[in-house]
Amino acid sequence: MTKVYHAGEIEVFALRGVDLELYEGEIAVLLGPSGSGKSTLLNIMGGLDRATAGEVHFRDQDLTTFSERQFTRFRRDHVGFVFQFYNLIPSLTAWENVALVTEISSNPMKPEEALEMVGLKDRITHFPAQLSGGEQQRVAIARAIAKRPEVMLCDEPTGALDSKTGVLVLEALSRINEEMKTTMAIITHNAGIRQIAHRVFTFKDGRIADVAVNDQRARPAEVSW
Ligand SMILES: Nc1ncnc2c1ncn2[C@@H]1O[C@H](COP(=O)(O)OP(=O)(O)OP(=O)(O)O)[C@@H](O)[C@H]1O
Repeated sequence: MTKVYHAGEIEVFALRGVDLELYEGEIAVLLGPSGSGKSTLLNIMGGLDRATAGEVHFRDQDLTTFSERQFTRFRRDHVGFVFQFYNLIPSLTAWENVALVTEISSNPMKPEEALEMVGLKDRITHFPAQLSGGEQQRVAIARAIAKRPEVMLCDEPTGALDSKTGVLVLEALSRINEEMKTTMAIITHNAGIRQIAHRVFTFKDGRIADVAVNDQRARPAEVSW
């Protein structure tokens, strides 16, 4: 799959022929320098952007043929997104931020159940401003999992957090992967996080330069950066 952005006269080759398959239930960590194409790939896999050429499949569905409406449906039904910044609504409590999603999903968890999965059962009535950065990110993760997505796409989920707080976020993701069998792709600049992955993809100049399989995976608590 390739992706070319057009900025005026200039063509930017963000992805120059990437072939990648995520296995059901795995954690894939995506590493690589700034500008190597990681976010572009994640956005295309999640139905937020379109490839310029090539194919993108989710199970038996071909995303390349999707209309905007089908993209919206696909994202709503199958994909949970987590970004570096939490994008919570400040005037809503943790419970209400998660409930926004459960109200439009077909088979959602209860908001309190999703918040319990990420260790925030006793914070459900708090507003974002009353929560630490790591807690806010865990609310964002609860919001992403509440619709029971098969795939979670996380773009630098610990990027704004210190190592100790980031570990709590990784523990929440790891628990979701184990208990809900959610397939995960995690972009990170914290190379230590590679140890929790089943497979590690290293990007360079819009290509996958290396794929490594972890025979021995570390628990999030054993990771630091
Ligand atoms: N909307 C856009 N328009 C034009 N160029 C873009 C656009 N989005 C990304 N690019 C370019 O595509 C290339 C890949 O960007 P991408 O964000 O995928 O890299 P990345 O590996 O995720 O980087 P980072 O680690 O800094 O987030 C970069 O050269 C970037 O400048």
